[in-house]
Amino acid sequence: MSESVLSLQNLHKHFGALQATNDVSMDLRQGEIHALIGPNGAGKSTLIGQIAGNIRPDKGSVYLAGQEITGMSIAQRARLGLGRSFQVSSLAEPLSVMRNVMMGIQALQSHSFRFWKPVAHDQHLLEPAYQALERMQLSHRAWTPVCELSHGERRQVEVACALALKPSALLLDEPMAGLGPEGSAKLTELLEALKREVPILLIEHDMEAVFRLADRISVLVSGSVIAHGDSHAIKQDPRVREVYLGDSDA
Ligand SMILES: Nc1ncnc2c1ncn2[C@@H]1O[C@H](COP(=O)(O)OP(=O)(O)OP(=O)(O)O)[C@@H](O)[C@H]1O
Repeated sequence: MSESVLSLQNLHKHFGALQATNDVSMDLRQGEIHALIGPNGAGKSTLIGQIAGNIRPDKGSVYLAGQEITGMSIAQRARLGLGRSFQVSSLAEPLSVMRNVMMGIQALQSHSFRFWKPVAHDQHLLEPAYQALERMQLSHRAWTPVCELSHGERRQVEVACALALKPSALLLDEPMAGLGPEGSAKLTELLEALKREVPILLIEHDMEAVFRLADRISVLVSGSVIAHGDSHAIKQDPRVREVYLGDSDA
């Protein structure tokens, strides 16, 4: 079995009387895509928040590459190699693709003098940004303003922003949201190739993409993992068919 890069151990989180995360344990291994699926309100965002650092668990632990990160800030986790993309785009529309990616790297660097240096001339930012754009097949759009990109290309930029920080694990929160079949197929192809370099925890409602991409799938319902396995096992699981996929076409 490959090495675990990210490990969640017995995470609990409640909001008042609601148990949004109920004793969740799972891991992300080198070279894989592990998809987390579940119906609306299942607790996926709450779980992602506990991994990323914007939600503090009531109980339980999160480890990245063997190091406990449960009490760390979002920035500390990012510096240690936790990359993420967001459900809602945070790109600066009038700025070029390259500037957006470079600013993402710059935001994590602690040397304040860098803020006085023109971002476009900083090799420390330019090289990793360019590499990340190449990885997402977007280097030809490097100097195009984000506002001129298609929706699918914006999603590729968002993943490039996370990749430019050279993460050891990547959290992708609904990367296919709002994409048409073409954009979704393109991103699926890119992510399939990317997992060999960085393992991906994928939160996604597009089941076609999930079944194509995921090596393992965990199904979250009412804050608990009710099933875990590969695509075939998840499609066959009677609990999943009943509560999530619908009994007729799972
Ligand atoms: N800050 C909060 N305060 C109170 N309740 C919350 C809070 N955040 C989430 N919840 C509740 O926790 C439950 C899980 O929500 P969460 O957003 O994690 O689900 P989700 O699986 O991400 O849903 P979706 O697929 O719709 O994004 C929901 O019932 C939600 O209303």
